[in-house]
Amino acid sequence: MNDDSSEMSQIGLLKQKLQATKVALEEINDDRNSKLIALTQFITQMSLACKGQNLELDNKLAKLRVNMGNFEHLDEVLPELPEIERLLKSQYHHVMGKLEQGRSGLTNFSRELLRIKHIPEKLSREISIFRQELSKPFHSLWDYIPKVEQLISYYEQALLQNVQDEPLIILPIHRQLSYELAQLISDIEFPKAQREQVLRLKDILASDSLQVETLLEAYQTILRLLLENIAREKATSQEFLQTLNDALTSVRDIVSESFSQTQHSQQLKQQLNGEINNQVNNVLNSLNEIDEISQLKQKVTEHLAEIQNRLARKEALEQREMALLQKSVNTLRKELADLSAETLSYRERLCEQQKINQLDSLTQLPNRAALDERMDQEFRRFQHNNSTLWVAVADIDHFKQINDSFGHSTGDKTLQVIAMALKNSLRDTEFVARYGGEEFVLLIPDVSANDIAQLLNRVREKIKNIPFKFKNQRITVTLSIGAAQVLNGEHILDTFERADAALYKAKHESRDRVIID
Ligand SMILES: Nc1nc2c(ncn2[C@@H]2O[C@H](COP(=O)(O)OP(=O)(O)OP(=O)(O)O)[C@@H](O)[C@H]2O)c(=O)[nH]1
Repeated sequence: MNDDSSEMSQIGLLKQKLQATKVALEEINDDRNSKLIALTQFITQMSLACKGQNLELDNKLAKLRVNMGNFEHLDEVLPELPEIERLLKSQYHHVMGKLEQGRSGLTNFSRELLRIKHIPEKLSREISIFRQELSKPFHSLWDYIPKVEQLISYYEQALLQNVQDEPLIILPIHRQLSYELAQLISDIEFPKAQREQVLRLKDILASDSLQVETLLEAYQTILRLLLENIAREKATSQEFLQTLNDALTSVRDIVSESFSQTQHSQQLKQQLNGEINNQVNNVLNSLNEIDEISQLKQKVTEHLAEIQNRLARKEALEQREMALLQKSVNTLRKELADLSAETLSYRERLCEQQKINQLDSLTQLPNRAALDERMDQEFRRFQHNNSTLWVAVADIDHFKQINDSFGHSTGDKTLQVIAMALKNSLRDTEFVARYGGEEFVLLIPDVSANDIAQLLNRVREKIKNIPFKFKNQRITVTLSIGAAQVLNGEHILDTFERADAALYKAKHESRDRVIID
């Protein structure tokens, strides 16, 4: 009786241990799931961060993200990782390939330079040495930029030599080039730090005393500024791609390592489970085969000791597995946090850049690209709501006279003041963009045909009343405005044409007036 109850309690103990093992296994599964969730978040962040760099890479990461969502198919995800790593590397190699093309371009250009007539011997020797240096490959953009600058300086020296040989006089073509360069740099959005320099250049290009040398210098400066900007952008992208590549490699290593460890402990556990089952069968066999109670007790005790031993090994194995899982989850979390921070700062830069690209650098009003986008939006809203929408084109009258009489930078300041006044005279739902030169486009929704003339005349009067004072002279600056309402069935670009034609009429009917088509 006593033996029976001890046997029962041992079997009870055994059941408890088996139950504890089951719970431990479930905990491991939970931990594994939390690791996979962290990994999925990581891949999501990374896929968003990489977006736009390379379409194939975008698709691969999106696919990877979907597959990661299904925990049961982790082993299907692993073969994708080397391909993604390959794409990141190939993007890097693409940049390096471009550098190589740049190097061969410089080599060709320097050869052309040597063919220029009357090139001084000293300069020709320097260019030859420079060409020898060009035979070494570039490792980064920072190898490339100084070479471009150096070559521009050789070019300048060669040209100046020719100018000294045969003095160049400023021809109409030079004036035309200078006008076109000024227009071109008005359309390019330069970073804040470069704007002062660009404005000075515009003054020089508009000046009556323009020289061929100054025109060349202006080209050289603009080229240098653009190269600096390109180099800065490329360096940032390269750095970011490298960080992503490193992070991905380390994630791949962690996942592979933890996957092979999990497989290994799975095998060990299966082996231990088999041994425990054998021992339980042994206990059952002993119960069936041995009648003598003391012999039976001894056998069962031996089998139970074996079972205990296997359970202890299994528990130690599970603890080690859990510790390893915890460690890789922590490492993944850290990688994720680092990459999130990196992605955030990169995204902020992109947003900043996007904002800059939509603003006119002189007036800080939305530019033509922003106008196109807003026209689209307003037109869709108009079609959807069946509301009213007006397009107005405003142009400063006799603006050329301001430039001619008081200088280009006074003209620029006038444009800035008028832009600000236009913006301030509109409601939040209304929109004004600098269309180009001294021309602005307004989009005005939800105003009736009765009210539009009054609204636009108020804007016109507001500009007229700005107390401009140039060289102690009180100047009145006026606007001519043409406007048209978007008609049902009409495209907004056709409305724009009608508004522009109305402006043309306003200009020819004495200016300083509003004409509604
Ligand atoms: N200062 C400055 N001038 C500019 C800018 N963009 C265009 N302009 C000048 O604006 C002037 C426009 O002249 P026109 O097209 O003849 O027009 P207008 O003198 O305003 O005469 P109407 O429009 O007929 O009243 C030109 O002299 C351009 O050089 C700019 O960004 N800054």
